[in-house]
Amino acid sequence: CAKKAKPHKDDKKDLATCRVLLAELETHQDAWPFLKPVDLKAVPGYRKVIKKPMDFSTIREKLNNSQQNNELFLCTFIIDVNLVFDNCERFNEDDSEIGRAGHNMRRFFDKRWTELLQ
Ligand SMILES: Cn1cc(C(=O)NCCN)ccc1=O
Repeated sequence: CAKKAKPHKDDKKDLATCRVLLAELETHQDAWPFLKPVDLKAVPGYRKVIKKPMDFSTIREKLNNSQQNNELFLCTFIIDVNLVFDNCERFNEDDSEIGRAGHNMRRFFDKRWTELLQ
């Protein structure tokens, strides 16, 4: 995704920008299904259907452990956030509470990351 993203000049601030963007995701009113890992014991079928679970708290952990000098962190961040929304679409009906929350969050993310990172 580094290639796809317009090579914008100042990638020094990208880690800080990812943290800002993640904070906006976490405080969004529709973020509640995505804040913590899905409880694999409480949600029947989730473990079988979703091969790579992801959630905002896990992304925050990964960001906290990532080094600015490892330039892959930006791609990893974008891929992980999209994984949250792709998992949600796979497991939930579009016309459901969680399904709608996922679509709303993806729309919000796409807009904000374009504004902040491209
Ligand atoms: C993202 N997602 C979340 C849940 C869930 O139950 N989250 C707990 C909310 N308190 C179930 C399915 C799913 O795809």
